[in-house]
Amino acid sequence: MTLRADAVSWTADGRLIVDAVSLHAEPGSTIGLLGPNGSGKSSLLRILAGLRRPTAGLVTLDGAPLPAVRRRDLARRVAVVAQHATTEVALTVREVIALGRTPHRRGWSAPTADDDRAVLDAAARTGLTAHLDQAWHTLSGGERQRAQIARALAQQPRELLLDEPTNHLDIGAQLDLLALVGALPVTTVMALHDLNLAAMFCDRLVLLHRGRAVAAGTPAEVLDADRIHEVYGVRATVQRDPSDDHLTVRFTRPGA
Ligand SMILES: Nc1ncnc2c1ncn2[C@@H]1O[C@H](COP(=O)(O)OP(=O)(O)OP(=O)(O)O)[C@@H](O)[C@H]1O
Repeated sequence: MTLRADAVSWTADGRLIVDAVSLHAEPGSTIGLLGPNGSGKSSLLRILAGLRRPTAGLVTLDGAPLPAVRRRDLARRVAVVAQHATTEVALTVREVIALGRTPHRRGWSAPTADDDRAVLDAAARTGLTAHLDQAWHTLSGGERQRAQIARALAQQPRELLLDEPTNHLDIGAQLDLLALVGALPVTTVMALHDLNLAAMFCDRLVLLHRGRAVAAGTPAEVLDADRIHEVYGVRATVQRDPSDDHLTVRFTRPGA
């Protein structure tokens, strides 16, 4: 058992943003959260991270309700990369990645050899070794995104929550990042917009529409042409390559 949401709802300004969504993440699996803009993906991720308290329903980590999990334990276990992660202060890439070690360190003690190793390893995995001493604010959009992922990896979490992690990345970097995430021995829940990448890298998908989970299951179960039309308002054909079972979604140009 790992992270689990049971019928969680969240209301803001009198509006139901997340509507009775359940999500069971098997250990080590990669779950993709899909849905149009404003469908509640980021809000659900924040609830799973314990950053927002659901107005109804329950999130548990290994069976323990999130409010009962010690903040420090939660911070060690669950890493979060928000959609527009930024840092206000002037930090180097090394320092940004090292922030991921904070929950593992005691007070103001100096970093240990384990901390340094985790930072170097996270930089190497995300291709940032050559940038370690560069000022974070001078990085390109894609490099910043990778630095935030590296911070999350340095945390050595067991659960990883990513909000559109492929934002700003070129196609090669998107594929590399999703392959890296898929190969990590962690449970990942990530919001994605690209249905083809979701089909390629996620074990299971949850499709949100106006806050509700309208479908959940394997990519083949969730990515259905009629459902895509219903939720996104676009016509598509979904094909399965018999050689590797790979699903591709091909969109029809509007008006065609
Ligand atoms: N704190 C808040 N107060 C009021 N409304 C909010 C709040 N947070 C989110 N919302 C609203 O909830 C809805 C869902 O937002 P959310 O960011 O979860 O969607 P999303 O699926 O992640 O969207 P996107 O794909 O555009 O990032 C939006 O209509 C948003 O305006």
